[in-house]
Amino acid sequence: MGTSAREGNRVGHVDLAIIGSGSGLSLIDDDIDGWRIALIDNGVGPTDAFGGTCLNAGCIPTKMLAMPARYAVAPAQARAVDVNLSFRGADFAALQARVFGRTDAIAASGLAGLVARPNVSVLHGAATFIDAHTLHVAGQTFTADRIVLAAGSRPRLLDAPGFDEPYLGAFVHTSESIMRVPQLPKRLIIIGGGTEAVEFGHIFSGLGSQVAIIARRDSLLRAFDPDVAAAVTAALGERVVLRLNQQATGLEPDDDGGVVLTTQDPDGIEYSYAADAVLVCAGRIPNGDQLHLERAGVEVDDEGFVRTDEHLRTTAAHIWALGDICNRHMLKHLANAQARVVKRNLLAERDGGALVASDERFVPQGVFGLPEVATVGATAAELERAGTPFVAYTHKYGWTAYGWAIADENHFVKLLGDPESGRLLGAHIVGPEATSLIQPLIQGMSFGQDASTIARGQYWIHPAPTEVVENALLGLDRAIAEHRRAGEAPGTAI
Ligand SMILES: Cc1cc2nc3c(=O)[nH]c(=O)nc-3n(C[C@H](O)[C@H](O)[C@H](O)COP(=O)(O)OP(=O)(O)OC[C@H]3O[C@@H](n4cnc5c(N)ncnc54)[C@H](O)[C@@H]3O)c2cc1C
Ligand SMILES: NC(=O)c1ccc[n+]([C@@H]2O[C@H](COP(=O)([O-])OP(=O)(O)OC[C@H]3O[C@@H](n4cnc5c(N)ncnc54)[C@H](O)[C@@H]3O)[C@@H](O)[C@H]2O)c1
Repeated sequence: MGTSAREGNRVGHVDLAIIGSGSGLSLIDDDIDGWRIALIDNGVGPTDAFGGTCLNAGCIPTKMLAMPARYAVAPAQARAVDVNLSFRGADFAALQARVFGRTDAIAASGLAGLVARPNVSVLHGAATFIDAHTLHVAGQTFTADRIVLAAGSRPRLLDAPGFDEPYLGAFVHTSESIMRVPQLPKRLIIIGGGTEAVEFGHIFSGLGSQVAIIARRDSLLRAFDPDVAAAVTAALGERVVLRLNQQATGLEPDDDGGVVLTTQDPDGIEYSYAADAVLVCAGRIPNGDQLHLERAGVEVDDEGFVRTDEHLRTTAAHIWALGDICNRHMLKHLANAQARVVKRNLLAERDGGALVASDERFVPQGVFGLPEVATVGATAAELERAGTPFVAYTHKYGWTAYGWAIADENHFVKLLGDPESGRLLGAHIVGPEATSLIQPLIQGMSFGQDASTIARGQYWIHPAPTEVVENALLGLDRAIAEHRRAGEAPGTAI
């Protein structure tokens, strides 16, 4: 992170201490410049970067790399519409320079902007609680009237032989280091089958690495709708070596300067894979366990997430939380929204206003691989488990004019609706522009509109990609009407 604003200065006492410079940073603006504030951060990744995960090692750099990787796959897509293209490779060093040239500059200007604020002290180091109002950071202790926990999460490492051997450390990566490797790995193994594995699988196979994904379950994206998971597993399986139902059992050096990963399947059969780099994408751990929260009376749940009420107040009345440290979604748009809630509630307490609640009814997620995925609300499996009646309808891109234009065969919009109200319970899209196409559905769910109202209460541009969403809504509406007429059993898929 470099130098901090008042490194060496004694902070003494502040009105507000914020632990974490990711989404926590957005709390600091002119509205609270009457407060003395301490912002504490211990940096992200090998460059010890200021500004949190999204900017330095998460959403932004991955998406800036995912986009170029799409061009690498363009020849196959172009062939489907009778155009011949070829991919001749990517300049990985130039790409890295462009991506991190931008994000590093934003991190630096964010820090400089903060330093320029006379009421703010920036402390570089890991904060821990001494007691409910006292924090220890980088050799000093100070007290705070109010504290915001915005310390995020960290990558989960693998507990298998070899992974913690220092002499193999240069081969083992997480999301915090892989995007800054000095050269594109010729052979990359990715361990895990979630969002990171899918996005990095797309990025590195697109840019020219030979990628093997080793997942311990029977598909990628297991937490997503099963049709979505199956579509992504099939599509990425054509671009990488995909090995499902295998658990990593060890890592060793090999004779040609690389490493060998050993795995085992459920029948105990062993496999081995050679690589130049191994990327662990095994989920993330909330950072509350590193703060001595028990000294402050802040409780965590059984998975280590800080407990909050709907106003994002923790079990200690003067301590608030936001972002990955307290929510299972671990998504930036939710962390940002939670920061807005905490900010308003801090001001409400100061000024005597009413507290606001965090609205987490419909938190969407995008996965920026190829194909793109977007999801909001419940999956069919979740509704079945909860015994919630629903009607499902799936509309393919290929049944619309845009789908004909791109000769699409495999992509779709799947909607789950409430047979009584006609409202959406879940929406799941796999295909081009999925993360944009889903927005009218998020909007309809958030504002309580039924499928028919979303479809027929507005125009849809013809022949734009959005027509697949319009047609999916109309199809769901018809399916619900048929379901009501027939008195069918809930859960009927059309
Ligand atoms: C590879 C990757 C891709 C992602 N892509 C997306 C995406 O496309 N869309 C999306 O919505 N989300 C995405 N995410 C998730 C998103 O990055 C996180 O949800 C978001 O950044 C969390 O913000 P936060 O403020 O809670 O934590 P962070 O941004 O991680 O900030 C926490 C800060 O606290 C600091 N800290 C931790 N412990 C301490 C301590 N004890 N003392 C002082 N400082 C401390 C950390 O160094 C860090 O700077 C991605 C994540 C990863 C890893
Ligand atoms: N586009 C996005 O929104 C985006 C992109 C990347 C990451 N993220 C966020 O970052 C977080 C981390 O991503 P992720 O993909 O690592 O987590 P994830 O929870 O999506 O997937 C974790 C994967 O690791 C596997 N796994 C867990 N422990 C393992 C072990 N011991 N051995 C082998 N495999 C193991 C799981 O089976 C699963 O496939 C996510 O919660 C996500 O919200 C979001």
